[in-house]
Amino acid sequence: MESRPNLVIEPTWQKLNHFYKEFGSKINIMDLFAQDPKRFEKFSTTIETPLDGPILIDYSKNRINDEVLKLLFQLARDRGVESARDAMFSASKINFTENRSVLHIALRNRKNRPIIVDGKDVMPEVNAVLDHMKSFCDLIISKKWKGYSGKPIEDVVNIGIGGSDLGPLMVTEALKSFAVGPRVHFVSNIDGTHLAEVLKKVNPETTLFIIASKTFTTQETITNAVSAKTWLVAASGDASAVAKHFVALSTNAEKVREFGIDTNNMFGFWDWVGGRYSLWSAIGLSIALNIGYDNFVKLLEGAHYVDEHFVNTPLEKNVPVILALIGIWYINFYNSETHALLPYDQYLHRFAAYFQQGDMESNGKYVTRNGDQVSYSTGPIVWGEPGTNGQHAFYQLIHQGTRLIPADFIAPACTHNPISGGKHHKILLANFLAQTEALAKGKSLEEAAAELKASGMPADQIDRILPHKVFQGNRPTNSIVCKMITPFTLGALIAIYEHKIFVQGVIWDINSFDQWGVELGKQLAKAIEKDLEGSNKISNHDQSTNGLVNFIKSCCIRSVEETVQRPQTQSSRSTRTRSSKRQKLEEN
Ligand SMILES: O=P(O)(O)OC[C@H]1O[C@@H](O)[C@H](O)[C@@H](O)[C@@H]1O
Repeated sequence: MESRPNLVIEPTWQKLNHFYKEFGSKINIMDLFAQDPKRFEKFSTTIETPLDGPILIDYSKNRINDEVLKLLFQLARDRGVESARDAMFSASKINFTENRSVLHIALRNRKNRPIIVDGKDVMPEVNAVLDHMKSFCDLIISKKWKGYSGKPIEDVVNIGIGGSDLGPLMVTEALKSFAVGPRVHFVSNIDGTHLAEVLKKVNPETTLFIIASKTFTTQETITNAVSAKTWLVAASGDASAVAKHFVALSTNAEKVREFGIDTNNMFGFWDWVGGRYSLWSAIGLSIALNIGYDNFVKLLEGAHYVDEHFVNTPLEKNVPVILALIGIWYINFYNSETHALLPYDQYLHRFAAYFQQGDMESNGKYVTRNGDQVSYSTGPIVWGEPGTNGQHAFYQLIHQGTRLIPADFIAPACTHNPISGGKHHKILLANFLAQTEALAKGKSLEEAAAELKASGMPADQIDRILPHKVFQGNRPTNSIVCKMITPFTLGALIAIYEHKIFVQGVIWDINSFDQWGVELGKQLAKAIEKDLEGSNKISNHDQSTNGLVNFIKSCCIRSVEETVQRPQTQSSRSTRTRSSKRQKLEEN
């Protein structure tokens, strides 16, 4: 994949820029609907899934018309999106800063097409790990796998962070209604509170720890894993219990062995799987254990289905490409800085958090493939919460704030929980539809005035309030509606966004698959960790960091002194009694 010329000198880019300058502020979504009764048919498309119904992608409520789209598709062609896509699928080392192929698509290559990396087909190894996952899931779910005291596994704790946490967490939440196996818990934060709170909920005899780390060197994960191991060994009184309660998901067999996990209990993957694209690999073990291996395969099938769509569909009907280009239009011409993901499905409550890593770690870059600094914006700030909660919190700013916030609304037409005769879901859907309508339509001065008048408000009050009641509208949204959130449709949905991110990265000419920007903080944290030791004042950082470190150290010294001086209070006595009781229970 070659570096491209500067984006802003591309003739198509310049045409888009001229068009934007001339018409950008005049394009009005509702006018466009009025002018074209076929706009919805024209600017929406469906992905027909084989078993789980169609997925509708409606992008008609955007500030786009034929001319804009034509130029955007031309831009995609000029920037080599098709050849970049083919390079990814044929295993070229497109992640050139790490000299790696980018092959999450191989993990879900259900047609088993050979994919050759360094002269070797990766599929036999991919399939072997899947087989290992399948037999392990069978053992755990059928309760044949026993813990150190002979009891089956009831709880699984996934210890990982970033890509080794967010995907499995998001998917197991999204597919909760498909759960057939043990309960799953996730520990990611180095803050001891995270692990401590999960350990309170589980029983060492019946808990399996999955240590998920591509590198097996991530400080948070290894620290949490060591503490979990200490907890288990203390409870079982036998270090050999680790073999029955710990498995590892990693590319680093040596480090797994060093940690004390038998490599027979290791599920491997490869350097060509990016962390934020790894839920399809062994990193998905907690998903497979929770929803069952067959459902995990359906998730892979859904993603594979979209991979085929992405490869085989002309750009004009290609969903990831369309979403990517509309995003480019707003980010680079309208200067919108954020993109909201708003699922109208409680099960998808971690969807935006998942794609914060997916998008921001992929495209949050200012250096092009040939090392120049970009002169245009790249990846947006991705954020969001499930509707309708967001409506009662931050939608005010989307409706009447000063920024343009393009948003994707994601909703299932049918619910897994049709309680009260489906009333909840009807209200939920009505809200989703109403929000996209309100954002596009707005409310004019005249409409607002008529409403206030009809309410019987005196004229002088109307004058005062009127400007606050007006909605400019013309706020863009995409709506993505599937029949139901199933393993297949979720797999498809995730893959749509993955490829959208890829297309944008190609157009911006950045490497979407490395993440050097996270390294500096890690390096500095190691140095600061040492500075936090002892009671001496430090002065080797900038003034602010020195001041913060010294303040923290003084607080710790003070709290140690206070603990020594403080007489034993009622509450500290009872906490101690409680914890010694728990220790006794654990000993028994
Ligand atoms: O799976 P690992 O090696 O523990 O890494 C976890 C995370 O570590 C972070 O530092 C990376 O930015 C993420 O991309 C990655 O997912």
